[in-house]
Amino acid sequence: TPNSPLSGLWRNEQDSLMEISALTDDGGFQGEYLTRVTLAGGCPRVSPLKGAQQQPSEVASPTFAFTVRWDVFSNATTTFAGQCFVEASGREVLSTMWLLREAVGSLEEDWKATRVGRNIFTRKRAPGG
Ligand SMILES: O=C1C=CC(=NNc2ccccc2C(=O)O)C=C1
Repeated sequence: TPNSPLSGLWRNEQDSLMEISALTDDGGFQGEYLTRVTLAGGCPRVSPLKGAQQQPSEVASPTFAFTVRWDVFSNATTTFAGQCFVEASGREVLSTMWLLREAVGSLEEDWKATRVGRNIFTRKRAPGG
């Protein structure tokens, strides 16, 4: 929808796919994440995501954050925080950093449970789109 740069289908460098819904009035959104990454060697599955973004009607290049609850078997979640940029070419880019939290067996192992990284999403065009 024109009022929300995040709505639609996105792809990242790992070729995962993310479908974001239309925005609600308070900047909320939900969606589905089809990961190409599997920690436990499982098959790629769709995981739910929920997030919030600044209103594109109020700011250019809105910031956003969302959390993906991965498949229960990996007992992990990843939260992405980032900003939507439109390049001079018109290409839209979601530039994010993420925190991946995996379950560990005890508090003593908590120190190694969270990873951080950067991730870029670009809109996935339908063929000829
Ligand atoms: O079961 C699991 C657990 C973790 C996962 N992390 N994916 C990510 C973490 C950071 C950035 C991109 C991705 C991705 O899947 O594209 C995926 C499936």
